[in-house]
Amino acid sequence: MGRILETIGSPADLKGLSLAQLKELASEIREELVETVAQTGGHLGPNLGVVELTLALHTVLSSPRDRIVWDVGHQAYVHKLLTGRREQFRTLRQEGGLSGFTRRSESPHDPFGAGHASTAVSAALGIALARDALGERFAVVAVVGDGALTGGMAYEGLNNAGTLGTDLVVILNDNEMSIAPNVGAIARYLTQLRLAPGARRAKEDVERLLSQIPGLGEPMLRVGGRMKEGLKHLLLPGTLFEELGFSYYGPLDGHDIPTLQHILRDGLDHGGPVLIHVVTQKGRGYRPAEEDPATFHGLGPFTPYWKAEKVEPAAAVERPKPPSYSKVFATSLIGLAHRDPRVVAITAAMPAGTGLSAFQKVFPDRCFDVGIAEQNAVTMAAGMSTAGLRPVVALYSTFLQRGYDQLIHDVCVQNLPVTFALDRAGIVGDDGPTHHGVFDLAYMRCIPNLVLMAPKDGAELQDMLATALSLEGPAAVRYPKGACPLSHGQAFDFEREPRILEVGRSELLRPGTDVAIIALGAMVGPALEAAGALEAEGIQAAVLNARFVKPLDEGRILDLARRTGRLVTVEEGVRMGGFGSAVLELLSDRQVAARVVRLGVEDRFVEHGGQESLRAQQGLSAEGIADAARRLVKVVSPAAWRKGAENAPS
Ligand SMILES: Cc1ncc(C[n+]2csc(CCOP(=O)(O)OP(=O)(O)O)c2C)c(N)n1
Ligand SMILES: CC(=O)[C@@H](O)[C@H](O)COP(=O)(O)O
Ligand SMILES: [Mg+2]
Repeated sequence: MGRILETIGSPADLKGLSLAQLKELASEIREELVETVAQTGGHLGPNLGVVELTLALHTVLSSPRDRIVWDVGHQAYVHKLLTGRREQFRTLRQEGGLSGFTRRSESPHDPFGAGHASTAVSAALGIALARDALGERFAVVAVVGDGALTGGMAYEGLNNAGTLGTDLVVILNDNEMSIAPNVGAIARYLTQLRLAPGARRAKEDVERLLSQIPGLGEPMLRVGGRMKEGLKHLLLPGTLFEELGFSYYGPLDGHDIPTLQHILRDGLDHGGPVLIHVVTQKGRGYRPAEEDPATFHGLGPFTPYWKAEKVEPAAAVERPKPPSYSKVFATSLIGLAHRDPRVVAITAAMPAGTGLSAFQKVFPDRCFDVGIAEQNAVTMAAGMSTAGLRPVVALYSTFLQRGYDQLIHDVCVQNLPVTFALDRAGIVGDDGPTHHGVFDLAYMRCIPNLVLMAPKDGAELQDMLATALSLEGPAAVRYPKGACPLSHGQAFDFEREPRILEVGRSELLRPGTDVAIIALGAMVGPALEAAGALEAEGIQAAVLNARFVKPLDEGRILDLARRTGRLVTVEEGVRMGGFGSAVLELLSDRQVAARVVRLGVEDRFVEHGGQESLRAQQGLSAEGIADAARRLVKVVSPAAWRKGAENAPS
């Protein structure tokens, strides 16, 4: 760790540093970012880009009294390093360690937590209004990326702030990138602003000139402010932000600390809603990240190039590598789109993560990146489906939460044939509670008309996608982050012909008389493993691959309940209201008595950490499932059960 960085315990320690020292500190921070993220994985590029901006903010403001609200929060690593979290920094995104996002519980310097995009302006506005209402005095600054500015909520905040007129600084961190290159008309507009800094300066020069004309210019600029606005508009159109009621500064070089400090002080002195447009370079200072900002937006552990040695490729032991669910999804969709020209794909700023960049290459005109605009994605798909297309909306499960009303109101009420491909469903690991896709089963299974499925492996994902596209109403397929399970030694068959599944039909994978394990999606593999272990102990466990959460395979589930009297349901989602709840409701509605243990995510937010470890903590592992089934078979009294577990059989 760098010499100056070691001396920074809080932002106050920055105040006495000279510009030369701040520059030195910036390069020490960059080194620390690369060294740490190389070990932990994380959002490297966004943070390398905001080093100078963060230093400028913390040298001008007095955090935590002054509030800095980072949009998404994935670019707050530098802020963490400067606000008393330097010593824990290497625990970033590790279980029990620092979060990869801002969190109120982590530090008083994080006034607002995040993880999802486009919330900062609204949150900062709320903080500013509370300040005014309580008669307090402090600065409030929201830092919003150009990608986040594609999200509708950002405009709702700007629209509101611009009329309320309270003191609020919004810093627009424009690096021309979302995760992928930024999209949309606003991105194009920001490019125009960036390309015309001379013109904007000219406008300010005119004002200055006018103010110097004795007796004439000054009154012209003063008349209720209106004449000044009018004159300015004659010379140059106002920026969009000015029209929204903000004073606009920029575009500025976001790596020039003195300029940033100067303009930030100016903006704070100016008062009212102020927008400072800074231009930064994503990945700045680490060559591979500068050259490939999309890959370095967020990545797993890697070897920094200065440490990479030339290694001879290992003697080729050809072992098939399991593909990710995202890759299987995209490849299947390409196949289906070749056959059906009505099939189109929609992503909300996640072409790489969802796998859709592969689809985009094959069908550039049939792939739509709408920006961070999940609501638009869902309703646009609904519109497309009314006019003859078969849209597939590929979203991360957690981000569909943004489009919930659109899912109900625009798609399901009208029973429209829109397919939802929900990636990252279940526990995602190191991104933590804002990103785990654990709510979708509960929030979707209560919506009429929607068919809801989860595949046990890649082949079933292929089948479910084909099935969804064959339906005349809405369907969702949810699958986890990571690789598909592969039968030992077998390569995944991308060319396989997908089968249309019978809607609402499960798959009995293993018979058994003592207990039935009814597993969903990625939990089927561990359930089979558990049944194998139980057999060695003389317990015969049936395993049912549920396939459908909605409609449920009622006949089979009731049959297993009657035969065994003991059910274990397993799902990678919240227990409350999820798949297991559906099974319980079925038993209750049909008055079939059985002991049921539901394995799933408990009623608390799951922290960040390793995916497998977090799953195991919720009992979502072969051992956890076997343990639940074993105790259900062996323990007769619910009281005895309660002594050993929270999940007493009901
Ligand atoms: C609602 C929502 N959708 C998608 C994402 C995934 N996501 C995280 S960061 C990001 C890009 C943000 O771009 P920008 O705001 O410009 O920040 P930068 O990384 O460029 O600094 C996206 C799409 C998210 N966090 N929240
Ligand atoms: C910050 C954010 O929301 C994304 O960058 C997210 O971290 C991506 O997750 P994956 O790495 O699973 O694509
Ligand atoms: Mg950006």
